[in-house]
Amino acid sequence: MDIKKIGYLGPRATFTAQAVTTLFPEKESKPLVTIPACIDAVVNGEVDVAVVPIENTIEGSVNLTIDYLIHEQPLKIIGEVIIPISQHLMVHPYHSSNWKEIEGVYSHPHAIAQCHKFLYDEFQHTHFEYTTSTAAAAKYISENPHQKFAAIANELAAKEYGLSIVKRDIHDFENNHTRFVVLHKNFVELDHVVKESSGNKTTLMITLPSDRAGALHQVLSAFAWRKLNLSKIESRPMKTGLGNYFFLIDIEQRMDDVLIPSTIAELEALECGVKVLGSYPYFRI
Ligand SMILES: O=C(O)C(=O)C[C@]1(C(=O)O)C=C[C@@H](O)C=C1
Repeated sequence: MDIKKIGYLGPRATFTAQAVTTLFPEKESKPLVTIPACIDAVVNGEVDVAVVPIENTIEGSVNLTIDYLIHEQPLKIIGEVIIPISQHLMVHPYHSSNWKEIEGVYSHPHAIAQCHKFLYDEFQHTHFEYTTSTAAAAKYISENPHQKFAAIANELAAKEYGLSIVKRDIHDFENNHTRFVVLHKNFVELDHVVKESSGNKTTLMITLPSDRAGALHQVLSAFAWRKLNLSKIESRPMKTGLGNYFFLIDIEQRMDDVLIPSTIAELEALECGVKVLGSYPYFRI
């Protein structure tokens, strides 16, 4: 499948932009303001695919991505890229000598959450402002040099927006990675990527029959006795009433002719709803 244009959570120099250049270094890309805008841009044909964050080691799922895909625009996952995340504190060069006196910290909610301990220890009396991305925070700080504010963002953003990094690697846990998904209208093969894939996954959305004792146990058994290795299971609200949840399950292999189709048939026989969200290669950087 020929990808010409990629939409991503912008502005320039977000972590999502890094994910895009890692996987598609030579493709044209378009920064968009929010995750829903990236997904809508694929639906409207403005871009061929979107790359958006879906999960972080420290903070967990990016709920906006999951919910928008499930409830609003059912795009397919055609690939995944996992990149290391280093969060840095940066200020306008005017404030690099007195950065400890900053009065506000701007960043994406996920980035602020990844640095929670650091912020609690160092800036307990500072207020936090959420932005649409880490790079949006860096851009805001560069455009407001007289305010004593800092941004949490990556090295690329510091360069792009002319900020000084005053404290490096402020994320609370060392092993910090984010998974990004590549979304397309259809189930298509992701080819012409520069990296060798690290493996394959299939993602299913499963709903349980209501009020059935042991239903989740039965679902998991269907995978277990076929020795299908699951790399993730997560529940999210259906948004239809308290206690109504769906499950997202990642299987560590591609859709095949036998094992996954027979699991789906077994789950449907148990009156579960099953939807395939994608079967795709992943790339660990
Ligand atoms: O703000 C960015 O730079 C993003 O790409 C978004 C995002 C996220 O939503 O999790 C991506 C990676 C980091 O975990 C922090 C923020």
